[in-house]
Amino acid sequence: MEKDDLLLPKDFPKLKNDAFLRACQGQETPHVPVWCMRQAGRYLPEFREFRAGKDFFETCRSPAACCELTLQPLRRFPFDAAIIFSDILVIPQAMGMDVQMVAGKGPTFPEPLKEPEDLLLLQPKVDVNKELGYVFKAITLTRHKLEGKVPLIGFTGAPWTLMAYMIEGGGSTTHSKAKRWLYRHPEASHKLLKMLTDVIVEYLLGQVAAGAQALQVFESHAGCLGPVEFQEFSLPYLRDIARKVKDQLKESGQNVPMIVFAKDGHYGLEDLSQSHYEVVGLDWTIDPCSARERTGGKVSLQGNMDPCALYAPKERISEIVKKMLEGFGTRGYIANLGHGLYPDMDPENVGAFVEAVHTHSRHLNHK
Ligand SMILES: Cc1c2[nH]c(c1CCC(=O)O)Cc1[nH]c(c(CCC(=O)O)c1C)Cc1[nH]c(c(CCC(=O)O)c1C)Cc1[nH]c(c(C)c1CCC(=O)O)C2
Repeated sequence: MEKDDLLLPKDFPKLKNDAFLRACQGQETPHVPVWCMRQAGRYLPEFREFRAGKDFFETCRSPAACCELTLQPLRRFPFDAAIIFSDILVIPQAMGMDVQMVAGKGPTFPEPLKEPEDLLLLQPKVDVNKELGYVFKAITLTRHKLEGKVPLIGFTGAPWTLMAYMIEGGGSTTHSKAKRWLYRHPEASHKLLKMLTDVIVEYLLGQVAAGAQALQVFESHAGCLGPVEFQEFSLPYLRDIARKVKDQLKESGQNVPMIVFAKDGHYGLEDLSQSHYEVVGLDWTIDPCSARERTGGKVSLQGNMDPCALYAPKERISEIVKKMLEGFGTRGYIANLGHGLYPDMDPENVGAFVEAVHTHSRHLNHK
């Protein structure tokens, strides 16, 4: 056994930069904190080199590899938070489904769920420590190795997004197979969403016990639902997750900020701002000022520069960031992209984005 495997989730190094955690709680910060979705990813040559020839989910199962990949972007850029390298699809795996990462195609389930009877094939009670303990170990190790530089974010996929993958068997433009279940098998859909919610709650609590200092819930497929379906099949479960996680944490006197990111779900913005999450993440299709108005100062906001703006020259990135900061204001705000970084993006421009957030927000704070 390696020495690192013996690290326990206690005696973590003291946190040096708490700007991200303070912004989650709506408190003042010297600068606007910034991180990027998919900051550990293929746009970094060192990431491609490290991942070369290794299976994606094997990598996810190695705490040392996850730790290294999480730390890579922080060696280059002064991000204000780290997000643990893992994937949302480890949950369907823990429930007994086979998931492969196929190069050029993305995640693939050889045997997706087809009909409600298939729910019987899923593990009815998942022991998260046994099935997902490797993620917890990765979090504990990374929290130690971060040396208190910035806080560590844990994450999960939301029930509807995971359900969509489990039925589609991979990426999809229409999500028509998964949506077919919502219209044709609403009861079985709720049963599956409930099963996922139960695992997710335990999984997030395990991440906090292991050392996660904030939690993000990715509802990446909110956009293919309409407002009515969102109200029935997404929102109640998102609320349940936050409420249950918070209730449990409160019992042990802990307070860990939670972020909900429902991509393309702007119709749900008012509801999302009243769903027990401290932070609502936004994609780039919402204007900062109207997002503030619609959430009425109830929550902190995170987002939302179009990732493709990183293809612009650095001066233009700086202007776009300045406008975004003026729109959101510098309080209760975490700068990020409206979705993840793409593999062909130039790391230098990511650096320019981070620098522009820090510089312009310090300036705005002193006006
Ligand atoms: C939908 C989703 C997935 N995974 C995730 C989501 C939700 C966020 C979103 O909406 O994008 C979440 C995720 N996946 C990954 C992270 C790590 C942390 C980080 O953001 O840096 C996070 C937070 C690593 C990863 N997960 C994946 C990569 C790239 C593949 C690789 O490293 O080989 C990374 C860095 C693979 C993955 N995993 C998934 C997809 C669609 C892909 C891309 C497949 C492709 O483009 O070929 C499922």
